[in-house]
Amino acid sequence: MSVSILRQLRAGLLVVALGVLSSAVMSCAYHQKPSLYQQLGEKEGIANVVDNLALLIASDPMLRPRFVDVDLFLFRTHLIEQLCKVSNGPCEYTGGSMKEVHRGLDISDAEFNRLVTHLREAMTKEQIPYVAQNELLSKLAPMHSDVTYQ
Ligand code: HEM
Repeated sequence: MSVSILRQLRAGLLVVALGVLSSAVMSCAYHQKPSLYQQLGEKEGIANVVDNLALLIASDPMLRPRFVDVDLFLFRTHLIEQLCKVSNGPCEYTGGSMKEVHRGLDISDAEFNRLVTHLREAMTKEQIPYVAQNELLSKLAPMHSDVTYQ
């Protein structure tokens, strides 16, 4: 085989290898894991979760009395913003700090756990994957000390 044919073969192999490599990189980009915000269904999915949660709270004798005098429209708006922000969505949270907002309410661990159970159910209803549910809840868990016994 002449040197020039060998060179052409080598060049051809290089082109094929680069093609395989670039398609592997492209397919990786296409199969990137969706972000938590995307898995929550973005703004619309989060709004649905918050609406489901509000219904569950409203039908729960343990939690309902807590929200009797609350401006539910504002609560909804702020909770949507907050869940959007903690899941790294494109939102600003315009509500008060968790410590300020829950100060004086003396919320117990049992109430906190009940709300978390409802939030999980609210997400399950929206068919949010279990792993994404855990990811969101793990971002809210550190708020426990600001929300309870304040
Ligand atoms: C991780 C758990 C919780 C999160 C992330 C959370 C988040 C929020 C947010 C974003 C607001 C609205 C803040 C504002 O409007 O400035 C709020 C208000 C409120 N939350 Fe929570 N909350 C949690 C747990 C609880 C629990 C367990 C209770 C009671 C059982 C509760 C009772 C209230 C009440 C009564 C308000 C209205 C306060 C007011 O407007 O004066 N929260 N919460």
